[in-house]
Amino acid sequence: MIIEPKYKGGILLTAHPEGCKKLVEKQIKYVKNNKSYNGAKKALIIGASSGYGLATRISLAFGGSKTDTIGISYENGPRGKRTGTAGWYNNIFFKEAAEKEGLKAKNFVGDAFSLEMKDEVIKYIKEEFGKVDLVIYSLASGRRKDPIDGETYISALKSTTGDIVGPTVDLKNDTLIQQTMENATEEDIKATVKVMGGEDWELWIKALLEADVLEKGARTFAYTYIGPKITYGIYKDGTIGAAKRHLEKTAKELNKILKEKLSGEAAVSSNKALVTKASAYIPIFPVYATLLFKVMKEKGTHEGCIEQTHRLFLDMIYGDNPIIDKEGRYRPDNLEMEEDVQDKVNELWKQINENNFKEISDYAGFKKDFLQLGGFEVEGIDYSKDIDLETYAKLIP
Ligand SMILES: NC(=O)c1ccc[n+]([C@@H]2O[C@H](COP(=O)([O-])OP(=O)(O)OC[C@H]3O[C@@H](n4cnc5c(N)ncnc54)[C@H](O)[C@@H]3O)[C@@H](O)[C@H]2O)c1
Repeated sequence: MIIEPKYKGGILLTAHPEGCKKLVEKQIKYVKNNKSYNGAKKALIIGASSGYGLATRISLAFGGSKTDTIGISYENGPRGKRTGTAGWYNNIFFKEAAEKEGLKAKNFVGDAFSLEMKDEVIKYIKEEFGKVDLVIYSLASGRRKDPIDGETYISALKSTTGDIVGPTVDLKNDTLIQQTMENATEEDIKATVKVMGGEDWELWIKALLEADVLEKGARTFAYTYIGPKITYGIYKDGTIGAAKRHLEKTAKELNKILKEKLSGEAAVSSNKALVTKASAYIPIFPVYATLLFKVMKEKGTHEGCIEQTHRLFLDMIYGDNPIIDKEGRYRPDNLEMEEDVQDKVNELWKQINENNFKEISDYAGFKKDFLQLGGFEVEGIDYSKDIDLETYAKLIP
């Protein structure tokens, strides 16, 4: 079958296995050609199949530490005419490359929020993998079934300060349109905190501690976004911001526990705004990203997932130059937050309209990143070639 990108709003519905493979290889090549660090021996990455989680796994395994990894994700393989998700293929190709170098790379595909998944992973660590010295929490999800009360919570990307009208990109028609981010109800806020807050991270760390599968000195990090003032309405002061505040509170609590029990550490890392499956879906956010990319590319400070994540581990988590703010958050987003960068973004934000957005923003770069989430627009791939999905369906992640 010929696989083409199909998308609805900010969601990509198809994935190209050969393109995904090439992009995983590209990330591996980037870290191999970069400076290395002495990092974790054995890591568990929750949300490992795309975006920041995948970049984390690649940096750890191929960036000099030769870390054995367990990756958890929620993805689908090809079935009938459905191509399967990009993360499904990323899992397969990461594992293939890691095993070629003699590393352990185990994939668990299923619901990380469930108690069953926690039990399965712990059993595997005990019986085959060995104690873990790093746990990364990089989940982004729209829903969560709470394993304790059995209720399913649906997160909402809404404002808490009244309806917000702003520009966004229509990726299908390559136009700039106006979008409204609605004001949240109390229910929306509660549900978003349930899904994207720290509750599940805490359940994971407590379960791992109780099962005695964390190494002495074990560290855990969860990813967050803070962003500049211009995005506060849609992010920091929105439902997602409420969830991230809960995540930060959880980090402080987990830090106390890990310090006391294992001389370990728990913290959040505030990462740069990038195009991922999760962020492309946030209303209005894409326009901020297109302007940010333009300014950072011109300044020469733009980073993608792998560059940002590798720097986080190399310089900060396992390096001598950590940037940690007064709240104890790691700040690899320092380059995004530079004053001159934000001044220019603000200036462009005032000017942007449907006639000039392709010139004054990096819309082309943003769209390419978006299509590459599904393995499209990758150099060297012949997209007119027939892909036999049956062959890919036989591969086990
Ligand atoms: N993209 C950005 O601009 C940005 C910036 C800063 C921080 N972050 C944060 O980084 C983290 C990761 O986000 P991302 O942007 O890399 O998103 P992503 O969509 O690329 O990755 C999300 C991961 O979570 C997994 N997942 C989702 N639901 C699951 C479930 N029920 N069980 C198991 N796995 C599940 C997916 O399979 C995938 O591996 C999030 O906390 C996000 O807020 C993102």
